[in-house]
Amino acid sequence: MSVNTSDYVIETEDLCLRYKGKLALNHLSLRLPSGGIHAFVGANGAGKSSLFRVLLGFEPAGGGSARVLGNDCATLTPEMRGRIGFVNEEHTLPGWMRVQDLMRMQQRHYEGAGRGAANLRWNGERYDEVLSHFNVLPAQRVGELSRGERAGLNLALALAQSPELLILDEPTLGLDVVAKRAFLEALLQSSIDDASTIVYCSHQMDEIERVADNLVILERGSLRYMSGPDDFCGRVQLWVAEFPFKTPEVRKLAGVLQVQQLDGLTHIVTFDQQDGAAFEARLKLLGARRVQAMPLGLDRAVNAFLSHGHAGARRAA
Ligand SMILES: Nc1ncnc2c1ncn2[C@@H]1O[C@H](COP(=O)(O)OP(=O)(O)OP(=O)(O)O)[C@@H](O)[C@H]1O
Repeated sequence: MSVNTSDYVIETEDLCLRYKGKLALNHLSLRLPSGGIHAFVGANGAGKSSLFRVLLGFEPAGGGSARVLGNDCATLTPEMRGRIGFVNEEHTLPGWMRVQDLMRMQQRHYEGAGRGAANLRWNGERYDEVLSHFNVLPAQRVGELSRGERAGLNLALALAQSPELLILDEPTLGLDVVAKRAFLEALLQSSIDDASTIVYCSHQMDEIERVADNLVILERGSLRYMSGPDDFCGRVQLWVAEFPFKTPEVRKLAGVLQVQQLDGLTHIVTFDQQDGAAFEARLKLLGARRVQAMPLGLDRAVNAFLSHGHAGARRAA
């Protein structure tokens, strides 16, 4: 049996993936420590799902390396795969099967595999607990379930595998607020109780703000930023300035991510503007009558960060 020698649950080095001339992963180097909930964000097409496909061994890397739980993703054995749970937005489960039969089939698979592999263990209590948040009857066919119920079943099946690593690709897409809350609670509980590492991608910052320990921002297939969400928000700041005459060109000032005109005021979002007093003085020198600094929530902070990248890409094109 292979031994996990890495301290990182996921480790990529110069990872590339190309689809018909399109670079989905661009020399991506990333190290995720084990434990906690890691949220991946990025614009559409940033490479989040592509990365997950390589990590799960569904797609071979076009260059560089990718390791998961200390093992090369290109050569994952069934036992290694059994240590990784995966939930995607489509919740692809066999529609013709009854919920109870699907559960028993998965349980048998895990208990059977567990005879040869001490790491695999079916957690029936967790399955019941997660599914209790959703109105699913054991005798129902999977195809009859609502989208949210299917998401709950998929999560219950994934968490009952007690995976060391759980990868979720936009799992809450289309869920109502109640189902979403139940889903996130189950995730948090599993991260605490099972010490699972959860890797999660979403465009919904309110969820990430609630559950994530680590924020990973991808941009055009590369790692753009990684830290705790609070640290990230602490580095992004909003400045509201009133320019009584013509608004000067502030976009080019160092650290400026985004400039917007709202209700006659200039909203400037900056990143890593260490010397706030100097920045304020600069704005005043440029003609600002009043300047006010304020913190930003994760949603607006990430939005400004990503739109800065978009603008840079457009300029480069
Ligand atoms: N099968 C494919 N064939 C060709 N191009 C692909 C394929 N799958 C993905 N791509 C391209 O690779 C890039 C990365 O796609 P990916 O699905 O990984 O992005 P994403 O970050 O998950 O996006 P989203 O947030 O929109 O789901 C995109 O430019 C996409 O068009």
